[in-house]
Amino acid sequence: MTASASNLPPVEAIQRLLDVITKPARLLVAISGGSDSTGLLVALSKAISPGSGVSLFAATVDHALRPESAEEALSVAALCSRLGIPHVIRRWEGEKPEAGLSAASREARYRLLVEIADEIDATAILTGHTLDDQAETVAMRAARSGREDNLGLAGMAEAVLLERRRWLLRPFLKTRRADIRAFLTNEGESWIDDPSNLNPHYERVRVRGKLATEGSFDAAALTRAVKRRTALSDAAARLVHDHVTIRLGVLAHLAPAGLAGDGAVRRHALSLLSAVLGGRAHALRGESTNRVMAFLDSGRPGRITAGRVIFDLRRDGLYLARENRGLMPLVVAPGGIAVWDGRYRIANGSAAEIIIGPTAPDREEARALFPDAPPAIAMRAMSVMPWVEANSFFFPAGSSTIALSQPPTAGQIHIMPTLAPFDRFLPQFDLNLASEFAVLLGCDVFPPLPVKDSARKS
Ligand SMILES: Nc1ncnc2c1ncn2[C@@H]1O[C@H](COP(=O)(O)OP(=O)(O)OP(=O)(O)O)[C@@H](O)[C@H]1O
Repeated sequence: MTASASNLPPVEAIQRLLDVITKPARLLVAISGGSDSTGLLVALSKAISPGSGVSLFAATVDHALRPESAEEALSVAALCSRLGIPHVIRRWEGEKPEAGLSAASREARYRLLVEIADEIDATAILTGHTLDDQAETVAMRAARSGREDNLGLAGMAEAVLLERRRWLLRPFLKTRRADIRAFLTNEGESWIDDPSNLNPHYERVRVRGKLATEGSFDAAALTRAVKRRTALSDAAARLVHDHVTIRLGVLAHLAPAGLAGDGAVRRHALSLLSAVLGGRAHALRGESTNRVMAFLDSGRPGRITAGRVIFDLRRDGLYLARENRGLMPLVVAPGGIAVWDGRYRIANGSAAEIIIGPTAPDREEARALFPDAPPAIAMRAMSVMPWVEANSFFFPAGSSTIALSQPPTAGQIHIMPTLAPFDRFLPQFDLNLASEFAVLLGCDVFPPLPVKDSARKS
């Protein structure tokens, strides 16, 4: 990787963060003990003075995958205590899958970090991802992606909203690992070398080796990709704002004016809108989106199904709703929380077991619920709404909080729509678009990015 003007030395990167973060700030540093996160913590602790309005906390996740991991976490605890920074260790207790172990440990790590951030009410979680990590990510996505728009080339976002409530920031994303190590050496600090960072079993490790020997990383291309990605998503947000309505959380309508204009923007908006309506964590895949776009471009009324969503093109616009298949009932124990069909989070605050499943459609009711839609579409939409059964007491559930009017047991049942593609992980690039969906579905609004002047208007 060649050096570039966009490389930020560690001390400068931290100063930039401290200049823009909203204060007072409690920063939760996710520290593995590796060079990058150790550099992050040490640089922050040096830069923060009493009275600056910024306080530091640190957390280490013990993935319990290697025998020495508990001891390593303790050595991080010792560093934090020397620096006077409160530190917690959380152990990943869950089952460890054989396949997809890296992804599962990342999921578990983020879940535990969000838990800790909730406990201390952190302004943001900080990680030590570097420009080297970014280059690897871009290289892996470039090799893998078959999508012609290749949005992955924008790499990791500098800010990501986790579980819809805690911002994670990556202040070292423009900083080289070698510079962080030089900084630590200069400070007389050491770090832990994780042996799995050398294990060629991992794709990232192989890509790292390749970049080190032959690669030069094009920082300008990355900047362009980030701009393109953000502009596309913001244009999609405007399209949704101006031309999409969603009724009762299940029936979306795209007005004819929204079917004209830039195809790439429409494609991006529809691939994510269908993931939201279909309760799927990922945007509609490339081939499926191609099929939908070809169908729409033909302009002929009709319908097709893709990603569990029916796209129904009529003269008055495009209707989209979850297809009426594979909607399995789900039992939620008293006090339990569960997600039904990837679309609704149900908190059963009652003392009785409840069952959530699809609504049996009724022509008259469907017409009343969706008065502006053609009758067949109204019936289809009604049949994918959630229906709750508690001790043989039935009631239809809309997309809001529902209190049992004659409950068989005391308590409440809360049904909240989810935003499947953004619920766990919302990169800053898609914030405006996700916010439009949140408004249309009646979800809670997202917390603002804890950075001054960050409001990016669509
Ligand atoms: N076990 C962990 N506990 C807390 N945070 C972690 C842990 N593992 C990774 N992180 C955070 O995620 C970032 C990226 O993870 P990655 O696996 O690339 O890092 P690493 O190689 O373990 O260590 P480092 O990035 O500190 O050199 C880290 O910089 C750190 O902020």
